[in-house]
Amino acid sequence: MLRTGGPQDGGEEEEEEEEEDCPELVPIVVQQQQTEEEEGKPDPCAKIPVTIITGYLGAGKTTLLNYILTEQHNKRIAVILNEFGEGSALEKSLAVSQGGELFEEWLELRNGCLCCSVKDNGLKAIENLMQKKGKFDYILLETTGLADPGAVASMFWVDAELGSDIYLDGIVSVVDSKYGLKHLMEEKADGLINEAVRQVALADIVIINKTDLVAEEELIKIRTLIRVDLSNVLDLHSFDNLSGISLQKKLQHVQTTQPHLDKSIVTVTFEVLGSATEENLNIFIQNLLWEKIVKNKADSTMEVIRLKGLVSIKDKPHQVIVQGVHELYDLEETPVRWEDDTERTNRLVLIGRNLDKEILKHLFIDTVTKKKESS
Ligand SMILES: Nc1nc2c(ncn2[C@@H]2O[C@H](COP(=O)(O)OP(=O)(O)OP(=O)(O)O)[C@@H](O)[C@H]2O)c(=O)[nH]1
Ligand SMILES: [Zn+2]
Repeated sequence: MLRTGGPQDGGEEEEEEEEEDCPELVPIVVQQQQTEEEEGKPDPCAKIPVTIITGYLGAGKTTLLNYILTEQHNKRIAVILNEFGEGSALEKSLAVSQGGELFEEWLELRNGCLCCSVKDNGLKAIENLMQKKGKFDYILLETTGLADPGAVASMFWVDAELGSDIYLDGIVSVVDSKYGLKHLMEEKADGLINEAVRQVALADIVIINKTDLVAEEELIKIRTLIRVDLSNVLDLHSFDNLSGISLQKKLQHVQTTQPHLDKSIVTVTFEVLGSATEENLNIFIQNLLWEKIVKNKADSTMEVIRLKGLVSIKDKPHQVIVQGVHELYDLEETPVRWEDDTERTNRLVLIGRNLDKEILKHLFIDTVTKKKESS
C-alpha cells in the first residue's frame, strides 16, 4: 500500500545507510573489519560466532537478516528466530524468505544456509544447532522486538565458561528512523525498562533504518538521541573489545539496574477461514491503524505497534503478506500459491496495547468476511 518492493529493496537501503551513517554513529567499524578478516581464514576448529540482531518491533531486523542471507553466498549461516510464542506458527512462515520464497523450520536454503526458527528461548535451539555444527559457520540470532538483548546475550557468556563452541561476536541493533524516536523517548511506568533504549544501549553497532521515510532533520534528531543513549547509559565503548569480561560487566550493570519488562504490550493472533476483498481488508486495517476507532471492552483504544499477517485476497491466486508498523502498512503478494480454495485462510498477528482477541477476530469477520459475501 504505502510502500512497494520486497525485502531485498529494504536490505539494499540498509546497507547504504550502514555505510553512510554508521561510522558517525558508533566507533565500531574497526572491530567489524577485524571480525571480517578473522572470518576470511577458514579454521575447522574455530568457534562459531553468533551475532544478535535486535531492535524494536518492526524496526527491520528480518529485512536485515534476509539481506545478509542473500548476500553471503559463500557462508553457511544458521538463523535462529527468537520469536513470540503465541504467534510462532505464523512468525515462522513469515520470518525468513529468500529469493521471494518462504522457508519454514529446518530447511536447507539454496545457498546453503540453515534456517532454524524457535519459539522458545534460544538455548535449546543453540544446543540443537551445535549438533549440526559441521553444517554452518555462522549463527544469526534475531530477537523479538520486545527482547532484552542482555538476557539473550548473557546465555553466551554463561555458556562460554562451560567451554562452549559458540561465542558472541556482537549485538547489532536496528532502529526505525520513523518511529525510533517515539520508542526511545517513551516514558515507562515506574520501574519498567524501555526496551528500545536497552537495545540501543547494548548494541555494538546501530543501524538506522528506513531513512527513506523521514526528512533529514528527523534523522539528525534520532542520530543525536542514539549517541546520547550510547554514551550516557553505560559507558559502553570505554571497555568495549567484545571480550567476555567486558560484555559481562555491561550485562551485570544493566540487569541490576533495570529488572522489569513491560507487560502492557500483548500479542494477539487469530485465524479466519476464507478470502477477503482487498477493499474490506484495507477498511479493517485502517480503522485500526489510522482511524483508531477500535476499542476494547474497557473502552480503551487498541494501539497496534506491529501487525503481520498472511491473508487470502479474493481472486488473487497467491498468498498475500500484510506488514504493519504503527500506522504504516502494506500488502505484498508472495510467490506462494494457494493450492486449492479449501485451504484459503487469513492469519493475523497483532502486537500492541489494549488488544482484545475476540473483538478483533469478530471485527475481522464482520468487516472482511461478511461484507465480502454481500458484495
Ligand atoms: N520504507 C521502508 N520500509 C522498510 C525498510 N526496511 C524494512 N521495512 C519494512 O518494515 C516492516 C518491518 O520490517 P521487518 O524486517 O519485518 O521488521 P522486524 O524488526 O523483523 O519486525 P519484528 O520481528 O516484527 O519486530 C516491513 O514492512 C518492511 O518491509 C526500509 O528501509 N524502508
Ligand atoms: Zn522480524
